Amino acid sequence: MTVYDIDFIGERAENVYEEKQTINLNLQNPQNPNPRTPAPPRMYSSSMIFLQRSRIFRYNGLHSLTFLRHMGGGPRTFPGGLNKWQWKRLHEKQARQKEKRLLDQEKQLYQARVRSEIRSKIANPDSSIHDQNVVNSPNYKPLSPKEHIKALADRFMKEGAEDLWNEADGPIRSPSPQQISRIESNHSPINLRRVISGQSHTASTASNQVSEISSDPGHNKWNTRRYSVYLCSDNQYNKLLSARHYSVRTSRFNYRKNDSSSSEDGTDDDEGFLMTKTKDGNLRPPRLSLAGSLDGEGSDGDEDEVKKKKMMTSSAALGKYDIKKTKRIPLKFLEGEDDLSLHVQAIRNEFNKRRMAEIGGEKGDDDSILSPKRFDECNISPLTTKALTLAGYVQMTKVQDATISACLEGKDALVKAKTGTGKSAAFLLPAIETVLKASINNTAKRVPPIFVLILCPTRELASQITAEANVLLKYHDGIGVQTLVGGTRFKDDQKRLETEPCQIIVATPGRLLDHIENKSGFSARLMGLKMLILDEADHLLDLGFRKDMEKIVDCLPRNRQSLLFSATLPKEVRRVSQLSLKREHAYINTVGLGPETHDKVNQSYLLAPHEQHFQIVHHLLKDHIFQVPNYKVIVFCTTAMMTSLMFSLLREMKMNVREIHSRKPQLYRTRVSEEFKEEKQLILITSDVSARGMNYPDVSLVIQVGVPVDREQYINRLGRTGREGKGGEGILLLAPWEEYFLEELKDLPLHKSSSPHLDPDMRIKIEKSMAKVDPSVKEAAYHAWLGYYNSIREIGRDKTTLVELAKSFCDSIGLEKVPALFRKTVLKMGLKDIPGIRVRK
Ligand SMILES: Nc1ncnc2c1ncn2[C@@H]1O[C@H](COP(=O)(O)OP(=O)(O)OP(=O)(O)O)[C@@H](O)[C@H]1O
Repeated sequence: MTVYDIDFIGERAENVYEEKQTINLNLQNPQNPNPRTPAPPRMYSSSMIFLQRSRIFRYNGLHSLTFLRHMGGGPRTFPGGLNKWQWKRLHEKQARQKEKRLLDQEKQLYQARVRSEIRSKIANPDSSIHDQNVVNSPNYKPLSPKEHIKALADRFMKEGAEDLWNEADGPIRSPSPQQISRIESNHSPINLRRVISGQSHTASTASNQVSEISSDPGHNKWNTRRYSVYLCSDNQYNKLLSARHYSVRTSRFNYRKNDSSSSEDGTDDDEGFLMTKTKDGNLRPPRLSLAGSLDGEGSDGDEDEVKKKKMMTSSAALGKYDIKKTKRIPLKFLEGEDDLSLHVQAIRNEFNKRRMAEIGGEKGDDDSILSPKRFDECNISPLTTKALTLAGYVQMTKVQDATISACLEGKDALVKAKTGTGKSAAFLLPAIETVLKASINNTAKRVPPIFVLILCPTRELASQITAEANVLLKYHDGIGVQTLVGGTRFKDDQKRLETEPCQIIVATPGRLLDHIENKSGFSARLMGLKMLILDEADHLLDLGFRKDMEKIVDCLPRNRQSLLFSATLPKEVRRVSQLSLKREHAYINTVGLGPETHDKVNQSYLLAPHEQHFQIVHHLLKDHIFQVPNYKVIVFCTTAMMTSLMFSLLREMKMNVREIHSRKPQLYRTRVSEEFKEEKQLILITSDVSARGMNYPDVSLVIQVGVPVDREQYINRLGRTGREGKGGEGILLLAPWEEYFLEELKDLPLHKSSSPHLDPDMRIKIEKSMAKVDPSVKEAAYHAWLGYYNSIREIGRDKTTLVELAKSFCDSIGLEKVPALFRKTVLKMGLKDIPGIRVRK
């Protein structure tokens, strides 16, 4: 009989062992461990129980496995018939690949920062014009070396930024008594935090350079490090820069006075900046490490010591957050000039952003979504902060600032914030912290628990939240987020749940219930739940989802934290929020008493007969495309089939349109959604599946055709434009008999637009195009139209008028005969015996 040993190794070894593979093993059955009566051969999946001698291991997808095969005590062979040395080389190769991967990740950091700057420039064209003027002005100077160094040091010295240190940092240790006396005899201390915080130091303080990093008791660990910094002039610095004299090392940071601190041209230390001294006594500017660290003395130091340090794992660990325990990697690629300039550019960006925010703050710019607080100032894992920086997030948005600390305290919260203000990150960050905390206490659980459950109303939104979570989890190995939504194979979900890490689930209610009711052990995993999040909470607690939500909440442990987020929270929803919130929850409202829409979004409405709507939409689109070359427009229609009809017509009119609605296959929806995220000069025709949460960047116009289901839907649809504090435009197109709806929007800054002049030739073209649309699409649109307006209280009550209006809609789309309805449908809709209704025979 073949006996298999199972050996857990620290690093993941996916290349060696394919996790999803099912292995046919003639093993002893764990339930029947008697070797005399061997169990019949069985299929063992990777999630099943394996036996190693007398010990049972359970593979839960978080660890990697190596199967070491013993052949009757003979020589040990490794998977794939490898010998020990081949096996070792394989691992070395993997380590190299991993190192390369990490370097690539760091490269992406720079790219992301550049992108973020471009985005911020697009968002603030005025500022980019201003920047351009500044750059072209004769007084323009690039970021001064002093500012530059301050920025780097600022970043590097933040508590918890140890992950940014270079491998050559070595272990933290106290300075020797000799070092201390040398520093103290020569120099009086300088408050480096003051230097970093940008307070100008005068010649006298500068000449009294330098000493300890921090006497702040909150930064004890820094006290053990000493930093050397020399002051010299801009000229000196530039010379050295142009000579490319820098070398990267961050070992000791003994900030010291430069004996020849006066510069060549006689300028004093006021214009000086921080310099380091090489072993041979030459000055050189501090070398930049990838993550903003500074080089100091010791880079040319004792080679043996350096070697010794390299042998050690750096003690600059991340404490409880250091899940990866990866070795630091020499950051060689930074030596390229491009990388350095990118790095400088990224720091400049950061400064500009801060300056912009400060200016915004001074002006009392209420529409700015950013708060002055930065992510590294709040209590989140440094690895997450690193990922946020990579994604271009430095400052928090107002809603993030207002909610993260309350959420981190473990309180239940109901949060209301305007559309596009960063609510997703506001709940994802506490979610990740919850997982990190829970993972520490749950290492030995037999069933891998799900710690965080995020519910949202649509599939696209679930995918978007998952994507954002993955961005934030970039540096958290072993933490996984999975999506459970309809339109995908249930079995595939189950497989993923078994084989891949999933401490966070993002789901739509229907599919989640399927899993709960399937009795496949999913409910058991939910028993470890620590946090429940409802995104678009008002919609989820609405009647459409209420029953599912009640069932789901019943299956969750009571001892959990619940967070509800939405841009709109009508009173009724606040009442039913008790369904999932504790009584003593926090209510955080960042909208205030003003309108829930953004001031920068220009809102208007248009009243026109229904039969003109298609032509008006076409006219509005043409007009907008002419005015905004980089247009991106969303047209919301009342139902899926109306969306399909509008799409078919505009496509016939040769417009660059895409469609998303519930009747489309999920793969198609996902593809179109991704395309619309990436591209410009596109028009998305959609139903309400795109109304909430979808973050399509830079949408310039939202058109809503027909009356929305309620005020909240109007606000959420409009919220697809004007995101991240940008401008946008919204037009609501109503028929005169839909005008009653404006009453619900009376507190919003909506103004009336006059009906556009419609070209008669264009009308003929539209009629011709409409004639080419598949009649089945038109018939379905008629059914949907009738169903939708029948369900609206204000219109559906007077059935005779409703059927008359439906008839005129029928005419406007070129249907000769009113399509027939099933008898059952007619009865259900209360349309029996209403003149104008045709019943199918
Ligand atoms: N701190 C931040 N700094 C910069 N950009 C941010 C920050 N937080 C979020 N964003 C960006 O803001 C945009 C909107 O974020 P998000 O989709 O989370 O908004 P939302 O409030 O959930 O919107 P909705 O109400 O429509 O669901 C996204 O592009 C996101 O990347």
